[in-house]
Amino acid sequence: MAAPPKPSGAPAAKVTPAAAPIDEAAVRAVDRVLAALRRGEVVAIETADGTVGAAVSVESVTLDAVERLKALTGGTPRLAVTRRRAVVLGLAAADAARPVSDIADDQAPGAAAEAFGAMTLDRPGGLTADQSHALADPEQHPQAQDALPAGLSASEACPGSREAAAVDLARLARLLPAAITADLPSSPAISAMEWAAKHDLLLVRASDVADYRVHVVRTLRRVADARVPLVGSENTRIYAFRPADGGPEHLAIVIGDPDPKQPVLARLHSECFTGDLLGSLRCDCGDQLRGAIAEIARQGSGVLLYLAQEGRGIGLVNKLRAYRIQDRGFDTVDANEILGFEADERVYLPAAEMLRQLGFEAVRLMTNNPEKLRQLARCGIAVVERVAHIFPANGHNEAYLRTKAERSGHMF
Ligand SMILES: Nc1nc2c(ncn2[C@@H]2O[C@H](COP(=O)(O)OP(=O)(O)OP(=O)(O)O)[C@@H](O)[C@H]2O)c(=O)[nH]1
Ligand SMILES: [Zn+2]
Repeated sequence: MAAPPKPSGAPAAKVTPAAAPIDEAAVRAVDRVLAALRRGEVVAIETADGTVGAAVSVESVTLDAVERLKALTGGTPRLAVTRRRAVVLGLAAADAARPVSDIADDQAPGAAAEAFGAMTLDRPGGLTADQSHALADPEQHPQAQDALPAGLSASEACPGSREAAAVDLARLARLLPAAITADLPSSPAISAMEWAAKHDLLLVRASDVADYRVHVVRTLRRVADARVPLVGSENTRIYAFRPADGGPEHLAIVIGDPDPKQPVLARLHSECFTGDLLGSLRCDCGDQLRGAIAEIARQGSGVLLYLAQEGRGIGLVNKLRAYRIQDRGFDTVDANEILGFEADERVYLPAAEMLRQLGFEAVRLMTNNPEKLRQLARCGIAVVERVAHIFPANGHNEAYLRTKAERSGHMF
């Protein structure tokens, strides 16, 4: 079996779960705001300097929402997008964005916002709802970069800023990663909390948004398990692990009785509703899922982690948007980036945490993806061997598999 490729560059820094206790109130505040943004509501964001402003996701922005932002704050509406989207619009340099997978390296809470990188787009008099849609939504205006509004300017949205927090909230809410924000021109005589309460807005601190992802991915609680005989693998138990934010559970499918003292045969499988459940021919996930269960059973024992990271972490709705962009001739990497996402937004701390809680410290990893090998090792799990996990193309997924090989380094 192939030995894992040596990770390129500096030796991987090990990441161990943060000792920092979870700030329950902060997680709760972020959760509430995520739900409000998904409902299309305006929310309030306070920054470390105590100033407060309002934001609404670009998916929900309407003429009324922009008028409400103006009326509430007295400020002019600006658009906050990811650096990746700004690059697509020709408004930022590509080399400045840090790959998302570096998040796991950074012990400092708040790394998430910095790793993603956000930009503020503005013009004299502010941006209208239509202009914001056209700039942020590739469906609205496929060639937005050719028709930028006059007077448009782009500036760095520093980590901890309202704009960086608004973009990260949209991303966490699995919406298009962009938001309209507006600041109060001067600090109100009342506190941010009083201002938000006065206008019946849910309030969140930008610092809590930055810390949220780092905290939540690190705290999983095993909540249930059951014996579930599978076709071809009757000695199987499924364990469910719930993250601190109460979000979707990740699952561990333990086949046979793997010995924790030996490197366990393991598959990290990211959820793919279309491939895993519907038998989509656009990817190889369904084959990889069923193939992993069969191979682990054939070898006697092992574990398949089924990770709630649909669409390489961008969610099913955004993956469908990415498919529509691919139908216009772009590949799976470009499609993510045109939406404003990184090519791959997954983090592997949940997988490492589940393996540790199940007693496994070393794995023989079934994957073709060098990034998975690298990231799992960085999260403190010893990857002693790579086990190739290749399935034949099916007449529909050649381009997808070719892109993964040519642009994401997959070893086929
Ligand atoms: N954004 C996006 N996600 C996709 C696309 N096709 C498949 N996916 C997602 O990609 C992920 C595939 O994950 P895996 O098969 O576990 O891993 P991998 O990165 O392909 O590497 P392997 O371990 O070698 O399989 C799933 O979350 C799918 O939903 C696509 O075109 N766009
Ligand atoms: Zn898939």
